[in-house]
Amino acid sequence: MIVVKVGGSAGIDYDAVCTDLAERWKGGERLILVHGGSGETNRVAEALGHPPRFVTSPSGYTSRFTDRETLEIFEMVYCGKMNKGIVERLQRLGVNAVGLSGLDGRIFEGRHKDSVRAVENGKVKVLRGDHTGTVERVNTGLIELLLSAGYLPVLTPPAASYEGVAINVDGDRAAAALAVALKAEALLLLSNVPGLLRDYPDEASLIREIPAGEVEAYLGFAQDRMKKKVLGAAEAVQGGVLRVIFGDARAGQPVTAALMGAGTVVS
Ligand SMILES: Nc1ncnc2c1ncn2[C@@H]1O[C@H](COP(=O)(O)OP(=O)(O)OP(=O)(O)O)[C@@H](O)[C@H]1O
Repeated sequence: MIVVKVGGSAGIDYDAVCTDLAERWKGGERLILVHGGSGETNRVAEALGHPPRFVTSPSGYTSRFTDRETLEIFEMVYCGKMNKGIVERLQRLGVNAVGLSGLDGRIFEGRHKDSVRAVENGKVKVLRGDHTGTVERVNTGLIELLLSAGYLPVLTPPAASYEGVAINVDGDRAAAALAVALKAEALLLLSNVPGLLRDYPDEASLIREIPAGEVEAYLGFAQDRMKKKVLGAAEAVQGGVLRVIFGDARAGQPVTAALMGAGTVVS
């Protein structure tokens, strides 16, 4: 089993990702696709007059402040436009894909964090009304049902809180939790960069290999949102996933290239 997570930042070639996935799926490989949608969510939020607000925690992690209106815009884009766009591409390629959010069937479950600590103008503030959380539990029943019936699951945040409230969760860490729960042999985190860069944004500074036991030591190279990918990779390998690859989804055969070792390989 391979879990592929494709991001939602500008420049990602979804046709390339889906074509590559479809070929591998038809060749008999068992796959699950998880996707993001941050770039498009920012555009739609601006257009709807509710611009995105990103907050940075005292420990340096950046996240989207998700009030109820933001959550609804997030769902429109992630579960609507992005998810159905990917499912449609796969269907056109002859793959019977099914798109679901983590809320459906409680595939992704976690605790609802209603407040977030954020550094603003040098001061730590507590912001309330946040609909975020972290995936703590993956309920694989529905996924296994779909896979055994020949469907390719296409998953996206949000997740369900334990009280059944939709919560915005990080897609990379959700994919990592899924890979652990399904005992996947590989987790691919594909985005609009060649991999983890030692000196971002210099693409020539690609880090080729990271030993599984040393992932956290590489957190320092990742800025803002890349940190969550590195954290997700650490969680996946600690949970028994043999290989995590940060790969490039901008062109070519992103899945095949990553599985052949292009990008940053954590093992
Ligand atoms: N050291 C680094 N190496 C590579 N990219 C980095 C680094 N530091 C920061 N980045 C940034 O991290 C981004 C990838 O994270 P981001 O969460 O935006 O991607 P995504 O997975 O495509 O999006 P989504 O949240 O929609 O799933 C890159 O586009 C890059 O700008």
